[in-house]
Amino acid sequence: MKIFSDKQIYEGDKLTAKKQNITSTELMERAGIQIFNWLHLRMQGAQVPIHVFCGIGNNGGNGLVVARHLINHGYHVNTYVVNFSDKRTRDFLCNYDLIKQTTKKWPTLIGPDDDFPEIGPDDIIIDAVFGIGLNRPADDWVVNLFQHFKVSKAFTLSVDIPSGMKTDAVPADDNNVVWANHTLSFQSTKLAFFLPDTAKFTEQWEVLDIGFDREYLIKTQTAVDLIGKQEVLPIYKPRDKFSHKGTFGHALIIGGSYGKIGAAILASRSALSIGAGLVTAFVPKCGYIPIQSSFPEAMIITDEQEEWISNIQFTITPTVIGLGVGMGTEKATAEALQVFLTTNKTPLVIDADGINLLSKNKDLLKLLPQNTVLTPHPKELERLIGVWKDDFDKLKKVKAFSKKYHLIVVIKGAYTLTVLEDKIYINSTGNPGLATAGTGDVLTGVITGLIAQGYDSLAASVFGVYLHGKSADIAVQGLGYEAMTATHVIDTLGDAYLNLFEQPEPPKVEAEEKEGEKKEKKSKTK
Ligand SMILES: NC(=O)C1=CN([C@@H]2O[C@H](COP(=O)(O)OP(=O)(O)OC[C@H]3O[C@@H](n4cnc5c(N)ncnc54)[C@H](OP(=O)(O)O)[C@@H]3O)[C@@H](O)[C@H]2O)[C@@H](O)CC1
Ligand SMILES: [K+]
Repeated sequence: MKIFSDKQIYEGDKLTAKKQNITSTELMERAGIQIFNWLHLRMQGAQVPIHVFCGIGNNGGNGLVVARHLINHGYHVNTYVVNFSDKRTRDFLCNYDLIKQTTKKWPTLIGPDDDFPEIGPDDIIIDAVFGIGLNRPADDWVVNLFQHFKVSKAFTLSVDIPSGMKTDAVPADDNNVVWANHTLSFQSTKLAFFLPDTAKFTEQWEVLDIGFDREYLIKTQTAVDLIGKQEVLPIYKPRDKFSHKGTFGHALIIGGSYGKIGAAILASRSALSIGAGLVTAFVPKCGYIPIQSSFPEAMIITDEQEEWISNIQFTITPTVIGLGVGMGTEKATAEALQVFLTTNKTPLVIDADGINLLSKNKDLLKLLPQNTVLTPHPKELERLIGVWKDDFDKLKKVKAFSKKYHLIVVIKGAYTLTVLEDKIYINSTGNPGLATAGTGDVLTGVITGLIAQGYDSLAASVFGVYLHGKSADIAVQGLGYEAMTATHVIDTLGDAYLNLFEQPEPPKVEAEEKEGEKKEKKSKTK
């Protein structure tokens, strides 16, 4: 799913009205009806007090449309206009008149000196105070109103975006924003819903399709994409009947040290399970027996040192190298990495201590082949790019870093983000069960194994992160978050692939009808 910027939403809004030959007021009606339908479907006429708080812009206009339809359907509605400015928009004013025509009185105006209305904990708040037009901090009294919402404990439904929240910045104070239970976002979700600093402002979100011009939606390139099944399906490369193991490349995993050979095993097993034709592990001598005995499919090259890697030399010709898992940061290993990078031309995926060694000697970054994939967790990222002020600053720094060195950065987190220059891909799979030892090694193996079989580094990163998360989502179903381990995530990688082609289950009624038809046919043929 494309995530449009505010500017693109305004552009799409204008273009849609023009191409569909409708007024912006009609588009506002369409958007408002979508929200009304969402509520009506769930509330079925229940007489719960609904407090609709509208600003004076188009977000407020959306709120007025919802309020009018709720009133027309017999709901118990209180409509307020939060009068923070005189600059009411045209479409707001249109709907302001329409609601007056419906109720025969104007909505209640709330200004800086007015008392706020009483809101019960079982009431519903519709928050249409500010939308994406917020361009400065809200006045103190408006912030106090937001606090009033929060203290009431009423279910809060935000229109488009929680009021006070920006799509591209972290608020100076958490209290400046409405804390929503649910947000109904128009046409596209928002990057801020996926970043730890700002995701907390809405417990859940949903996108409402307000019928933007299809051509605009298809043709417009966005700086951020949300990656789900629809986005990865076109990436998948079906296998040719006459293919053989050589077709799917040779992945070399370089890593492991005394006490951390498991990391190399996890990455190597993942590379093979995701479909690499051949996998070789390059490990210190102490890794030979554990790998041979636990993972017979792998080939092994050992370093001359017993406990750490000291000299990265091999005679094989790998398609791709995954480097760094469990590797340690011994001086000899750092030197070996430097020597290796000066001559290496093979595509790389670098994780863990591989990243830590690069952070200690940033000159090495220039030696990395173009589109090398780095997969840092937050602490490793900080060592690499320095501290950041907030999540948006982090993204700015990662983009600059990616551009400077021509690298792909996979920022691991609740929503893993893959960054290549100015483009961000947000992954939608995965769960808190992944916060366990070794899952990062599995991801390294997965991305390496995908590059081995011919996926380019960007496709392998985006697809790999998706499959890794999906595999965890499948594994966790039988285990729960606590018991799931990295090995379980490897074991269900095949199911993650199969899931790509699973049809959604038909609605139950339809399935039962079909079953009934089958039985009827059978009895007729008897
Ligand atoms: N066709 C449709 O129906 C569609 C409707 N959409 C809906 O429109 C919404 C955007 O509407 P919007 O541009 O009118 O801005 P909105 O957020 O309502 O703010 C109103 C105005 O307030 C002002 N202002 C800003 N900050 C302020 C502050 N701190 N304190 C005081 N004033 C402040 C600022 O004006 P200024 O004073 O700067 O001139 C701003 O313009 C969007 O979120 C969605 O709900 C779209 O999704 C597309 C389809
Ligand atoms: K809002």
